[in-house]
Parts: sequence; structure tokens; C-alpha cells
Amino acid sequence: MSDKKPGFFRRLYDAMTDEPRPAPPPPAPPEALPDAPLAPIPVVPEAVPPAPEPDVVPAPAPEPDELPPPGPPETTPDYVEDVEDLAAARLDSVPVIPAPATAAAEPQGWFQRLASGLKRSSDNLSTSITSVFTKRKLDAATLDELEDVLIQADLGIDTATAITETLRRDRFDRDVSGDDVRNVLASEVEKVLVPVARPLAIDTLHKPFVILMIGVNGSGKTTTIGKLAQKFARDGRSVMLAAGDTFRAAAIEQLQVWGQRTGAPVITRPAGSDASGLAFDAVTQAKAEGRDVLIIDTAGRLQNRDELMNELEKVIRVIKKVEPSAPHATLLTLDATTGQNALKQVEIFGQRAGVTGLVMTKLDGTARGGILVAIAQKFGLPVHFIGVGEGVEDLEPFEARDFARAIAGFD
Ligand SMILES: Nc1nc2c(ncn2[C@@H]2O[C@H](COP(=O)(O)OP(=O)(O)OP(=O)(O)O)[C@@H](O)[C@H]2O)c(=O)[nH]1
Repeated sequence: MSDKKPGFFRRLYDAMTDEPRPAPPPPAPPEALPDAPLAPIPVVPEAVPPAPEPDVVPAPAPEPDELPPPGPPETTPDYVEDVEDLAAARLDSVPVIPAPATAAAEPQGWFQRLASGLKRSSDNLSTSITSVFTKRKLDAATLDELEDVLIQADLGIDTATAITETLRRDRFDRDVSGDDVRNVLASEVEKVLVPVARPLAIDTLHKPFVILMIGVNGSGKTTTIGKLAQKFARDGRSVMLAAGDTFRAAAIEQLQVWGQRTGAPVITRPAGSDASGLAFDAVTQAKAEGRDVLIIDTAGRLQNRDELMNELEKVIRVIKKVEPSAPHATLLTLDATTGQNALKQVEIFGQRAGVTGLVMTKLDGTARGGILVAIAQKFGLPVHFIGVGEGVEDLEPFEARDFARAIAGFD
């Protein structure tokens, strides 16, 4: 960093935290790429409509008597909430671009879906960048303003600084257009994302390969399980699902519907049953049947609810009693709309449950997609998939370049 006066958000952040910013951990060692996808099998011949179907599955909102409400936890550090509030206030002043219609007349490619899903994030950024770079030579004040814009877009301090420092080095005192800035933005974001964009490798030596799906309430665990089951079934793998969200009857039914669609048997117990007992039975049965993949759902829990996190630890201990190497992947689903709170979720779930990879959902219709960059920068955890809608085709493996270009607003 130079000795320039930092921008407002940078100063605010620095004033509110005296925690040193940890260097991101080195990326995990490379894994073998997954097997090449096999030709689709006729397990699910019909097109799968967006899930859940309202007439079959009730809306998956948590039941107030049984679960804490979804949303940010009470333990969010003050500085995060303050920065988030200020950022939200600024972002709210930007015109809202409606979320893209899900039923397009022509089927879109993945990049188009990603770009239109991220349109609110990229439009907010582009609008703010354009307003900073109107007929100006690049000077220190402009760079400060740009840094604030990038921090407000949830990209994180380190990425914001990298972008402004690149511009300072290469373009200081020269005319710079919004497009120039967006190009630097795309390239710096891609640099951050390349090490974390790693496919979920299914190690066929494990039968079953056990995937544990965890996250806060409503973050998209069950829907993601359904989408993954569909992908695995298409790849010719035999999949079993375990309805480990035993808190909510609706979650059990929701998973059963996905099981019917994908041809995967679903292990269930009555609502209110012990989740670790169900996990034990599911691993035992999947082993006995020689299944390729077992995906275990869990109840949504806020990361600051200690007793619920204890329960999650117990589920993992019990799984290990049947298969010591399992779970082979512990995937944390993150709802992109929660913004800065997602950082806390990664930290605490990582400590308590040994998260091995991330799935970020709901990148469609949020202006806060930049948070994925801050998470990648801070934790270096693999990001396996991203979701930009409720339909089965709206979850795809995470690609650094596509995401970087989409968030910078390139088509
Ligand atoms: N727009 C959008 N909605 C999504 C996406 N992923 C999931 N959803 C929706 O988010 C809502 C919650 O998803 P669930 O899969 O039930 O979430 P969950 O984490 O299992 O919820 P709990 O069991 O309550 O913890 C559902 O209405 C999903 O259809 C996504 O990528 N985009």
C-alpha cells in the first residue's frame, strides 16, 4: 500500500477492526479431475421443472417453533454489521434491476444464465464505476473512490486494493474509462478465483463417497442435493440420499420428491428423529448396497447456535463410526444474498465441521455476488458449484473466468 489517504470504507474498516487480516491459506492440494461425464442415462427422461413443486412440497420456510429464523446471526462482529449496513444503504440507492425471468423462450447457455443471474451485482458495479470515472484523469482521489465502490460491492479489501494498485501502477495520471477499469476488475477477480475453482472429485475408491451438506437455514442445501443427485445420476452413478434434516417434515418430503425425480432411494426417519442415528443407518445401508454416492442432508442451523453445532459434530462422529474416512466431502452451502455474514459462516462451519468445499447459491437476483471473491481471498477453500436459480439446470461447476467476466459485466 502506498501512503495515500485511504477511502472512506477502507478507513471505516480499519477503524473498526484491529484484527490482522490473515493471509489466505494455501489452496488445498490438487485432486484428480472427476471422471469424464458419461452420456446421460434415461433415469430421469423428463425435463425437471424448478424445485420444489408447490403442490407436492410446502414452501421450505423454517417452522418458527422448531428452528431459529434464517438470516444473519447475532454473533456477527460489530464492524461487519456496520460496514454491511452502510454498504446496503449505498447499494439500496442504486436502481433495482429485476431478476431475470426463469422461463426463457429459448434455452440459454450456462454463461448467459450466469451473466443474467449476476446482472444486479455487475450493474451495480458498472454504474458505480462509471460514475467515478467521468471525464477524469486517474488521480489519488479517484482511486480512493474506486476502492470504496469495490469494498461496498463486497469484493473484500484485498481484492479492492489489488485492483486500485494495478490501476495506480499502470494508468496513473492518464485517461481511464469505465471499460478499462472493468477489464482490470475482471482480471484481478479471476486471479483470486482460479485457485479455488475446483471440481468436486468423486473418489471411486470410496463406496459410497459420502457427501455431507451443511449450512444455515434456507441456504439451499436440499435443493442443491437434488440438483447434484440429478447430475450424478446422469453420469451413471448410483446415488442414495439421506433426509438428515429431521427437524422439518417438509424437508424430508422435499428430498423424497428429488429422490423420485432422480431415481435415488431416500433414507428417512419420522420428523423429530435423531439426525445422527439416521446418518448411521444411511451410511450402513449405502455401504451394504455398494452405492457410488451417498448425500446426507442436515437441518439448517445458524453458526452461533452452539447446541446445534454440537449436534452437527455428533452427526460427523457417528458417520465415522461406520466409515472412518467419511464424510469424504463436507459441503457448505452459502446463500449469496446474506452478503458479509457468509464470511462468518465459512469461518465457524469450517472450525466445527471441517468444511472441504463450498457451494454458493442464489447468485441470481442479488447485488452481493462479490462476496464470493472475498470468501475465496480469505479462506482459499474450493468452490465446487454455484447456483443461479431454482431449476436443476441452474447449478453448475464453478469457473473462475466465467464468474469474473460476468461480475465485471462482460457478455
Ligand atoms: N433464486 C434461487 N433460489 C434458490 C437457489 N437455490 C435454492 N433456492 C431456493 O431457496 C429456498 C431454500 O432452499 P432449500 O434447498 O430448501 O434450503 P435448505 O438449506 O435445505 O433449507 P433448510 O432445510 O430450511 O435449512 C428454496 O425456495 C429454493 O428453491 C438459487 O440458486 N437461486
